[in-house]
Amino acid sequence: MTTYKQIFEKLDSAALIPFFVIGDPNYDSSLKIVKSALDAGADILELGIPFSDPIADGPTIQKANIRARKSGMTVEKALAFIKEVTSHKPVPVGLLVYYNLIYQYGVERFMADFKAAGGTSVLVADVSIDDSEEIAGPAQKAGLETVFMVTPNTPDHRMASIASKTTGFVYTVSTMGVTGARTKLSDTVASLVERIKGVSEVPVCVGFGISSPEQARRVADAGADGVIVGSRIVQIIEDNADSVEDACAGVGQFIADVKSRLNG
Ligand SMILES: O=P(O)(O)OC[C@@H](O)[C@@H](O)c1c[nH]c2ccccc12
Repeated sequence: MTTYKQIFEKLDSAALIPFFVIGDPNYDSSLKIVKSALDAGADILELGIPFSDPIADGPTIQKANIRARKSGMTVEKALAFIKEVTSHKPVPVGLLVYYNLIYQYGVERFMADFKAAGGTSVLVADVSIDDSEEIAGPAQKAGLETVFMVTPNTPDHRMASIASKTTGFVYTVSTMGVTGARTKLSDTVASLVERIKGVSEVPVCVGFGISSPEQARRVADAGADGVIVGSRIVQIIEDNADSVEDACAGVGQFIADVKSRLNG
């Protein structure tokens, strides 16, 4: 397994972390698309298991969840998918999941099976830090890293407590609201990263609303260790629904563009 720390230490710039809904638009196409992102230079993957009620997600990712579920994705198939990805390339995989799915599966069993598939960390979108033990305990027992979220309205004392429970990276939500591409990056990103860095040594990755190479670069310049891009990439998949080759090319080109802006 490759850990986040190994990646962050190796890179001169911020890590590029694309997000995909597993099985969007179907298992085989999704696998090809994710592989093309890796081949184009993605450093870490954030993969989401499709869910019927993704409450933290805006329309673009909601639609991806619907496509993937329609094609027959299940938790078991998602785990098989992760195993295929990590066998293609030893890349850290952070999972994005809603609690109901892992509760149904059995939390401890899920963590063990995700780890066996080559997984690195689990972020449960709808479990707050107050209930974090339900996740952190079983995750650490399975040998997984923990990722928790902070938002622009998280007070300092809470930020320190969130960071202390985090072993992987703090997921910094750049702006209030749901996931979705935005034309303007929130002005508060830099101060938010600075606030977390002030209370903890744990790596900081920023997501929500980052949709262009330029925005990614600004987040990196603000001191982030990683930049997470979801909806912008998921939109490329939707726009190329007729051709998986075009979707792979489009996603690969976007990843390469962001990478070169981060490096140059
Ligand atoms: O889509 P955006 O705005 O680029 O944001 C990243 C986001 O997609 C990804 O990290 C994510 C998808 N679903 C989530 C639910 C909660 C937290 C984070 C996520």
